[in-house]
Amino acid sequence: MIFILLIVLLVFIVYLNKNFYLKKNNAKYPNGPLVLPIIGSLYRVSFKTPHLSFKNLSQQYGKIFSIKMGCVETIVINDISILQKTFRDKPTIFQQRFWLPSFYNVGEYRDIVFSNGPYWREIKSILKNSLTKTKSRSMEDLFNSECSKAEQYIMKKIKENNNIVDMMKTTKRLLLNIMVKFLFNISFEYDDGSLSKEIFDFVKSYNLIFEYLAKQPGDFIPLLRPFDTHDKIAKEYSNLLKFFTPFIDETLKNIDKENPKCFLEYLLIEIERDPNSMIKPESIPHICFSIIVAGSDTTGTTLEWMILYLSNYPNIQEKLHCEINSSHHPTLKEKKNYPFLRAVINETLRISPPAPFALPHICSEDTIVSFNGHDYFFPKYTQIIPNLYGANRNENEFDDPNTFNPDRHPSSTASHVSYSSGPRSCPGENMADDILFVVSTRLYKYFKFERTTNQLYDEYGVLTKTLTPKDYLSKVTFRS
Ligand code: HEM
Repeated sequence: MIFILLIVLLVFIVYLNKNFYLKKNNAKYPNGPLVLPIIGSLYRVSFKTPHLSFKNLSQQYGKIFSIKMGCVETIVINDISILQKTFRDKPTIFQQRFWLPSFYNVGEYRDIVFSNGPYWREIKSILKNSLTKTKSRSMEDLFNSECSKAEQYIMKKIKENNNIVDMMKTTKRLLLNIMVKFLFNISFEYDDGSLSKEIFDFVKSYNLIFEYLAKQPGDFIPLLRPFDTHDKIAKEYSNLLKFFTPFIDETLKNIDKENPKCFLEYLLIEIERDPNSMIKPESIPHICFSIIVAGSDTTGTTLEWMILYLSNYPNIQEKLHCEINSSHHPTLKEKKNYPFLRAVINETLRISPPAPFALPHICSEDTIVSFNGHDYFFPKYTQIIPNLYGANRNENEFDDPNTFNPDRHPSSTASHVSYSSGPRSCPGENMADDILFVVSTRLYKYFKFERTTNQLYDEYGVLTKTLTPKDYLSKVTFRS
């Protein structure tokens, strides 16, 4: 009897392992680890560091491999060229978001990040238009004024705390302020302003939502759905939306239709102008939330990583300081005159992409992806994970990929895919690059950042909402 059961189980396991038999024309379903009943190949994925698991699996199974995550058929892409070719050459097939059941609780698919179809196209195009290069450039004043507030805060902390400053907290706050100003034209003070409690509650709910989202076993294993806590996500999310209500009301009252001063005014004008618009007033808080989430933590984390690497490698920090330390302050128009700063930004984004595996896409039709003489079969409804971390650290593409080395970027071409690729790629890329440029030209001109210990700061980080450094403090000195 046991023998028969074992045979049945074995047959079942072979049946589950698509890579043994699934083909279309001559294209083969990508290889991957053994699939077990119920859990699939989840036994090969660390939930704390999935990006590292994917990277290790790609060394075993190739740049494109398959992995069944519980009940979800998944293909992971771990190479810059394959990723760009796949997402750009077949834009319509790969542009939809893969929906895990828990995603609905954040935005009800009315935001930008998780929505799909014509609604997503409409809102993404409005955001992109409001962020065209020229408009983003006109935000230079906004970035400079928020940055000068951050500098005053750093100076205050230098005096109060004997030069020891929590730069992680400071950059988080700076980016939250920039994004709120961009969305609502509202500015926050750093210390004890009347809005501090609201911001504190907002950040608390926002962190909790992401903690809960990471712990929904039913997303992958339907048998475990009773252990999901969607109600907690929904409750925190509705708390969080309250943060936006006063700003939205204020903007509605003072809207200047001829001369929109912030994204929300621009959005309201666009909706009113188009009688067929699919965006309803109830969707506005969801849209605002997704832009804040997508824009602030990613860009803030990149600044945190940059300070960490430049504290670990003081020679690189000095070389950067020399490039930007002139009496004339660099402006965005002069970006190309600062190749080393751009190389430092690109290298930081390459080695520590804030969104290490972006967000899942879905393959919406059976299709074949050809690369380097191999044809890979991507079946309809497969989840597609772009492993940006693995692609950016690919040994075949970069010498010594785990070492922070800005000199590897000799030209202005960005050699990383940290903003992903194709129609679903980051619409905030230019804005983020401009913020990183403006903030860095100021921080590394006026301040010197050092470690508070003799040991190098940890360069692996932890995965929370983004791939972020482990907490560190900085010794900050004002360069007179
Ligand atoms: C260093 C900074 C940033 C990085 C590394 C980054 C990276 C990314 C990545 C990897 C995605 C997912 C792409 C995909 O699914 O394939 C994304 C999506 C997105 N990002 Fe960014 N981002 C950054 C800054 C920003 C900023 C400043 C904004 C604000 C305007 C923004 C707005 C968005 C939005 C709205 C999406 C969703 C796009 C969609 O689903 O179609 N991001 N970003």
